[in-house]
Amino acid sequence: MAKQYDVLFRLLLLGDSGVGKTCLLCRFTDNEFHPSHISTIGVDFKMKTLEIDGVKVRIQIWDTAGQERYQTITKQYYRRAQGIFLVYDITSERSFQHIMKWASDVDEYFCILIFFPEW
Ligand SMILES: Nc1nc2c(ncn2[C@@H]2O[C@H](COP(=O)(O)OP(=O)(O)OP(=O)(O)O)[C@@H](O)[C@H]2O)c(=O)[nH]1
Repeated sequence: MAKQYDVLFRLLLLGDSGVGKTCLLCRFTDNEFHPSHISTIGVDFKMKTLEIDGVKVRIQIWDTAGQERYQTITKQYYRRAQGIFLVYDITSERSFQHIMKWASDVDEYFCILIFFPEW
């Protein structure tokens, strides 16, 4: 059976509950939008394979719960990620201010941050 991809990247979505992490992921992987907010429990993931300059790149994106109560679970995924998106709601200043908190949590585990400016 032919190999389905050449390289694999594991990326993580972090940010407050309700900022739109799951929606962002659904749009990217399935080009769908679901208006209801069903809070992620723990961690979920979706994958997408892109072909870039003849290289099949599989992107595995982990969607974490923004709710505080799941943070013991979600922090376990920080180390395994090769990139992290810090997501905020452009209509919520509070969620933007919390980006600093998310970044400092990540800082303990991870050295490169990908800052996601707006959606
Ligand atoms: N207006 C608008 N609403 C959006 C957009 N993206 C997401 N939403 C709404 O924001 C709400 C929360 O979206 P989710 O993607 O479930 O949020 P989340 O960050 O995954 O939340 P948790 O799983 O609790 O961490 C939903 O009601 C969405 O419909 C957007 O681009 N525009």
